[in-house]
Amino acid sequence: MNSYLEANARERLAAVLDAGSFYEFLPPALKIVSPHLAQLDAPVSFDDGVAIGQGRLFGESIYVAAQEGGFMGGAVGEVHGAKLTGLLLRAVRERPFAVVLLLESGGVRLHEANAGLIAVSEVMRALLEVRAAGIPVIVLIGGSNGCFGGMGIVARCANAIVMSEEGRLAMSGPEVIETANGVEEFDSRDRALVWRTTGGKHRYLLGDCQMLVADDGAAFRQAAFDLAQQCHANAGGIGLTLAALEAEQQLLQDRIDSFGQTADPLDIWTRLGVADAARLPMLEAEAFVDATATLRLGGLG
Ligand SMILES: CCC(=O)SCCNC(=O)CCNC(=O)[C@H](O)C(C)(C)COP(=O)(O)OP(=O)(O)OC[C@H]1O[C@@H](n2cnc3c(N)ncnc32)[C@H](O)[C@@H]1OP(=O)(O)O
Repeated sequence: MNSYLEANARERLAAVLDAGSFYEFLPPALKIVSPHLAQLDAPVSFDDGVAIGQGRLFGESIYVAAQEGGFMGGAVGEVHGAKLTGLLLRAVRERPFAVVLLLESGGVRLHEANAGLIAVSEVMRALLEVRAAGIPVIVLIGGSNGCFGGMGIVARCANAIVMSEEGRLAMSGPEVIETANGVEEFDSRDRALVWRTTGGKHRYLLGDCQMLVADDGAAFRQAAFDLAQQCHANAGGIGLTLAALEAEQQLLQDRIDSFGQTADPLDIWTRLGVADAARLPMLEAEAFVDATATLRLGGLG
């Protein structure tokens, strides 16, 4: 087993794609760096924290991006965002089998403020154009920084999300919530609570992610392929329809109605019908899915 959590962006690409098939667009040798970080005298990275390109997945041609959590938590600046947007718009033209995004990000790069915000909104728009062109977008989340802020929204714009238990998906980070709303609202030092709330298992049960896998590059690879195939076979289509949006909205409303007063995910799991919810964090991914697959909310995006 190759830990996806412990791998860096390029190691993850190697684990997910067919061996030796990755061809990088705008590689680090071109040294396309953030102009904002340079102005702030902050360290830059020659790929601005994201590798983009094309490769093969079980023989199928795909477009792919991997964010590097080791550089500013994978946060999105102007260049980083422009690389993602360029990849997505090129996919609309070249029509690969799928676009697979290996996301690990603290969201908008705080150093780049408005430029980062605009960049993320452009990524969202481009992602929806890919879907509208009939190309599935699959997101993989299993890095230690999780997928937060604007990139959390980007992830939920995709057709499907694959997570490991170790992956996290949310809008505001734990410390941001605690700072804004107080420790009584959310104690960011309670790591078990943080993972129960934002981690892959909870996201799977709530319908925010469609597949939960072990922390293993090969498991992410297989899941990305299976979900892309399912999207192509899905009679509902890949593009975002009004009916799909309304169903998503209804899912959110139902969640607030059913669980809005609960204080801990354990209470939600119990209300979903999970027997002995406290044992769920201890289960391996496969056993967890066996125990909960019929109880979870949601479907394909
Ligand atoms: C739509 C608008 C937006 O997107 S605004 C941004 C909203 N984002 C958030 O609320 C998440 C902010 N970040 C966090 O909560 C945490 O850093 C997360 C991502 C949960 C990771 O936590 P943890 O595993 O404890 O690592 P850490 O906090 O030490 O972070 C690792 C390094 O990454 C950096 N980082 C993270 N997020 C950003 C960001 N948005 N902009 C710039 N840098 C970011 C951290 O500063 C940290 O850097 P360093 O290693 O201390 O140099």
